[in-house]
Amino acid sequence: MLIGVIADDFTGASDIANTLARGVAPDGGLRTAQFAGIPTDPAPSEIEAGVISLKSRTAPRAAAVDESRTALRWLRAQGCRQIVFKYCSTFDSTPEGNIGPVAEALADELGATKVVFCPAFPATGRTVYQGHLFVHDTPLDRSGMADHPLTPMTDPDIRRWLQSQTRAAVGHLPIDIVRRGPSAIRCALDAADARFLIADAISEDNLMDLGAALADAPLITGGSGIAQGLPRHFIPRATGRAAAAYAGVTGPEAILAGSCSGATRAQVEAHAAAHPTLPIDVRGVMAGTVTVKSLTGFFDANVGRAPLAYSSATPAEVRALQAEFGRDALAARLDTLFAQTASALVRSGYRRLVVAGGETSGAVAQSVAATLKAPAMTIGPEIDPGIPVLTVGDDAPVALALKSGNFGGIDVFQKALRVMESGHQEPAARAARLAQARIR
Ligand SMILES: Nc1ncnc2c1ncn2[C@@H]1O[C@H](COP(=O)(O)OP(=O)(O)O)[C@@H](O)[C@H]1O
Ligand SMILES: O=C(O)[C@@H](O)C(=O)COP(=O)(O)O
Repeated sequence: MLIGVIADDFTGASDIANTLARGVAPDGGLRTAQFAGIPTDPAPSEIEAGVISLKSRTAPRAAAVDESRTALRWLRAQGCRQIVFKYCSTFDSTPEGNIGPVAEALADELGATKVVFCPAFPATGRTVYQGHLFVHDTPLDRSGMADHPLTPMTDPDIRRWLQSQTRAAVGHLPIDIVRRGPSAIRCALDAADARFLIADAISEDNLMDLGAALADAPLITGGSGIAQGLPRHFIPRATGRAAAAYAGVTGPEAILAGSCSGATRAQVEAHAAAHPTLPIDVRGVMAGTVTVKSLTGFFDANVGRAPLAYSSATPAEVRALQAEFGRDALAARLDTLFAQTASALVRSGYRRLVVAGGETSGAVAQSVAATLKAPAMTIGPEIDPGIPVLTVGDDAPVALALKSGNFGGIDVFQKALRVMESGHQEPAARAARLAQARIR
């Protein structure tokens, strides 16, 4: 294995696994596997990029640091020469949160003296300018992210946000340096007093230049965008460049949505206009009257019609429910419901699962991987930017789409089921991007 990624959630892991598997023309990508949690066995020898999916974004700090260190040790034991710590393109974390401490622990273990932080992902509208994070034309704190149920992002200045999480000095690599290209970036890094540097990036060219400047860096941190320029450093040594063949998966389907983002709520609403849809009564879940059986019964009655069950709710509803039941208890209960429902569906022969939401996807993917006793997922065609089809299991594989709450076009659920079946990427990435811009 040449490059290893530690991703702090599962949707983020599939996003960066997609980037590494695809690479950039004309080089192409690396043979990539996404792992549900930290594997215990060695990776198959043909894997060139290994992406470990953790559920550490919202975990207690000590647990996030411990798990990330263990993941690092496994990746190094597989031979990885470069490590990427992948977090969200909207820098999801709390002021006491995990990005700083995890990066510090990884940097210490790798002996990294300068570490770049760059969540920019221009294909989905995330850019970093003057150390501030934007979602399309809107500063992060006004993009809807301030209402996130677990990681409300209330400050667009990610230098300040990161500094609140770490003892390391946080500096800035401004756009006028990034624009001057790889050698200027390297000089600025060498000259910087700060150990951690937030890098501005407003275009894919900026990310490619950062990638080139960081070719020999032991540790890089960022969103999936920062990985675009990485496969080409390894291609001459890589054994294979093509994304794994994907044959298409047919069979019963279910869509589960736990994200409360504006994008997911709009996608749910659009899907509900033409498909069977079950709004999950969250108070019923907490009272034990809405159960796994309620959800599987709904799916079984609607197989073939792209059924969707969702807990997604408005910020006001989320606030009311959190006040009544407690934020963590609620999140844990919903994760468990989605996880158990997914494994019941897979056991009864469902073959296509689409999931919206990072925490929700983590719960579902872990339980599907455990049910199928298959921790490694392979990367198939891309549905919309940052959302690949994943396959789990060897005999009768299950196709999974783990959709970040904020990603995807307005028709992403239906499209995911179609692409899983056909195996063909649809030429609508541009249209999807436009839809994504509108629904925020
Ligand atoms: N109706 C609801 N009320 C309160 N919390 C909810 C509700 N529905 C989902 N949640 C919680 O909100 C969080 C959404 O996070 P996540 O799944 O990561 O989505 P995103 O990708 O938008 O970040 C989860 O922890 C989920 O359990
Ligand atoms: O970088 C991103 O935006 C995604 O890869 C990601 O991390 C998604 O997280 P959620 O929005 O919590 O699904």
